[in-house]
Amino acid sequence: MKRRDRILTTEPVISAADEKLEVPGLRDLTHDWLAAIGEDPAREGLTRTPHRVAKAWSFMTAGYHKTLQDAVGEGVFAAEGSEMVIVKDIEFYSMCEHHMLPFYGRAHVAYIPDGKILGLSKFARIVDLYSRRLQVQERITTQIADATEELLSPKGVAVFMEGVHLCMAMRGVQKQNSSTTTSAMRGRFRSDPRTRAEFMSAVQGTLRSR
Ligand SMILES: Nc1nc2c(ncn2[C@@H]2O[C@H](COP(=O)(O)OP(=O)(O)OP(=O)(O)O)[C@@H](O)[C@H]2O)c(=O)[nH]1
Ligand SMILES: [Zn+2]
Repeated sequence: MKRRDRILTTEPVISAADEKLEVPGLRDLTHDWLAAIGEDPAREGLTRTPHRVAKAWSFMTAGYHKTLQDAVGEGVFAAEGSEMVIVKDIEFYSMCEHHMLPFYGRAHVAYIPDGKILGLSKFARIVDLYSRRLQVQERITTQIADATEELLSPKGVAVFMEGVHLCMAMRGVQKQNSSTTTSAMRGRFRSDPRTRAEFMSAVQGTLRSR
């Protein structure tokens, strides 16, 4: 058998550990998707692609299988003080629910404590929890604000997100330079313009201008 024929007829070797990282069924669906777009799923460069895609998508949608409690663990602490806490520039990567194409950017989260604080890394975990699903940016923004309220019952919460949507850049209106900002303001951030202005001046500056 010539080398090329051998490659075409051999199933890719995938370890059991790697297989566990895949949502069942995604590999076969990817195989069919490749055929549907006119590809040959058996050609050399594609033999492991269904496995890679299944693994990647399982990671990128892991948020469906986790709860807020999984994300924050024991990260809530009792604490005095009521000064604004801002966690800026949390990268997020999500996929739009309309086209299943990526959108990505930065999230900024602030809150004013009322007896409870959250470990800082947990904000990044909360952002990942809601980003790793099919989403719209508005919903991620609201969910981060809701989660912070639920965990801390703070005096106020603010979430500001800046995102670039590939479904608007690669296709559709094809606007490569547009970005989208969304926000959720609760409690003191909603009722007090100075608090909101302090937050916004700390975080504003569009993704594109950096
Ligand atoms: N509000 C919101 N819209 C989004 C988000 N991500 C993608 N979209 C938009 O979802 C819309 C889907 O519009 P449709 O008209 O149903 O789909 P379409 O025909 O593919 O639209 P075009 O993208 O204009 O070609 C588009 O306007 C997208 O830009 C998001 O996070 N929030
Ligand atoms: Zn889209």
